[in-house]
Amino acid sequence: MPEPIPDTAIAAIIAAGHRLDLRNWVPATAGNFSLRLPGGRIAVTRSGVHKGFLGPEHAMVVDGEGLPEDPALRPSAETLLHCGIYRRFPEARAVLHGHSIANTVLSRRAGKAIVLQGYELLKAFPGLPTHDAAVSVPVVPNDQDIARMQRGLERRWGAMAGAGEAIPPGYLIRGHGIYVWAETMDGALARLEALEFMLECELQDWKERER
Ligand SMILES: CSC[C@@H](O)[C@@H](O)C(=O)COP(=O)(O)O
Ligand SMILES: [Zn+2]
Repeated sequence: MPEPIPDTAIAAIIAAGHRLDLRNWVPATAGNFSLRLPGGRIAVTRSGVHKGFLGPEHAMVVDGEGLPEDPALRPSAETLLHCGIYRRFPEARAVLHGHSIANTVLSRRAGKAIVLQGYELLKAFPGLPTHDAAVSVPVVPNDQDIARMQRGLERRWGAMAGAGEAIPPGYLIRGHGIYVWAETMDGALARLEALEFMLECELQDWKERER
């Protein structure tokens, strides 16, 4: 009999859903969330549920390859992206994915990255004690083949690391949404809010320039 998901993990996933829904960052059934559990297990949201109305029954456990402990349950369609983050970044223990208007619009018009520069909120990122910095958030192509998208991300992270570039704890999928991770769910929520705030600023600046 597999171990149940700890109540604290379930509560954190449900609370994340409420918070993102309040901001309109998980419209329809968009978004998915996960937490790394001890023993290589991952608690992830089930596929196709509205993230603003999550209950304890909407979280389930997969292994590091995305295989469900209970084969009768269908994990998020994007589970392999969560697994890829946990595999590559050992410090990551919480992953959030949302679809905001700002991240969708900006990712459609951006090149290979969106550079955020000079914002006080950059300090929400690890190792940045000042606004006087730039963070280059990768933008990757959308793909309904999630395993292929994950392989592309791995190539991109490998190239960034090879070039001595810092890999920020987040990326955008073009025309789709954002992924963010941190050591805790609260940390991931703070990072997501900081990123979304800066993207909203970028969107407003762009609209001003287009006028
Ligand atoms: C409402 S369509 C959005 C989905 O295709 C997907 O991008 C998404 O974010 C949610 O998928 P899910 O399988 O519920 O985790
Ligand atoms: Zn999505």
